[in-house]
Amino acid sequence: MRVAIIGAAGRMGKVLIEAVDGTGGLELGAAIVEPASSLIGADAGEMTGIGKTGIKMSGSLADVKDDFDVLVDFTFPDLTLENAEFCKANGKMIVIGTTGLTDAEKEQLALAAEQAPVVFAPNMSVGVNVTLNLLRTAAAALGDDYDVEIIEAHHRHKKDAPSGTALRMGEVVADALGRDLNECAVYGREGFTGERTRKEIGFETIRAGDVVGDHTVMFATEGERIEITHKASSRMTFAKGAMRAALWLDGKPAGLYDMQDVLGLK
Ligand SMILES: NC(=O)C1=CN([C@@H]2O[C@H](COP(=O)(O)OP(=O)(O)OC[C@H]3O[C@@H](n4cnc5c(N)ncnc54)[C@H](OP(=O)(O)O)[C@@H]3O)[C@@H](O)[C@H]2O)C=CC1
Ligand SMILES: O=C(O)C1=N[C@H](C(=O)O)C[C@H](O)C1
Repeated sequence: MRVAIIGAAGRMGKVLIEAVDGTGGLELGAAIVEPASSLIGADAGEMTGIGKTGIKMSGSLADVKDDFDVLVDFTFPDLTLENAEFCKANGKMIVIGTTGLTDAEKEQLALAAEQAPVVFAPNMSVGVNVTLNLLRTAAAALGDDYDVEIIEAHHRHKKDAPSGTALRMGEVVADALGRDLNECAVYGREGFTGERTRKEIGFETIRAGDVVGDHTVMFATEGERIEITHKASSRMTFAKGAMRAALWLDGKPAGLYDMQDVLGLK
């Protein structure tokens, strides 16, 4: 299967190129960078440090249309939606790791997925996806007696908050507790907030240095608390998950899938 990486010069893009190189059954077909990038024409492998791949970086997805079967997209919401439309129109599969999409943008993506096979997940690591199942079990067993707080930390360059993973964790916990996250989420408290309401789910965000991605969900009541934590120490964990998703998509009908589908965790 030939893979195209868009956002190839980004933090994830570079690691994704390395991951394609190390995955049997996948080969790099194209690498796309920002249209004004000085890297256009440079070898994708040489940019990442894995050596010459023979794939020259392009500034346009349309220009490499015939060079790939599956697009891997870890970029930003507007571009991801454009790319999903492109994949729909051109019979391509797409793996999407981009976070920060609004509900309306997610609906737009779901529409595109009616005509293209799409894996869309805010976190492609096996560890986080197993953690989601642990959270579902913990929340269902602990019930409303335990306050839920979600704390996440990421590097100083991250643009969206809370992280897509933190929000997904909140959705899973809310669902297990019979709540709607849109109604019970409280983001970054400040000032004279009054006492905590029993059913709120709080989110706290840290942005600092080079943190790859830490997530903790705290369940606390009188007398005890449980903290379930996942810490990513390398972006390669996300990239390997994206490769699994690309291989898994081969031959799948159009539809919107997530990493729980890919990993058989549903
Ligand atoms: N699902 C998961 O497992 C994970 C998801 N993510 C998500 O992935 C996304 C990207 O993260 P990260 O790699 O850190 O971000 P970066 O900003 O490092 O990467 C995005 C890249 O896209 C490039 N770009 C901008 N416009 C275009 C264009 N038109 N065509 C091609 N490339 C373009 C940017 O170039 P320039 O900088 O020159 O504008 C940049 O290099 C985020 O939403 C993040 O939350 C991250 C890690 C794991
Ligand atoms: O931007 C990042 O870096 C990450 N983003 C994802 C998110 O928003 O959840 C996943 C990971 O934690 C790294």
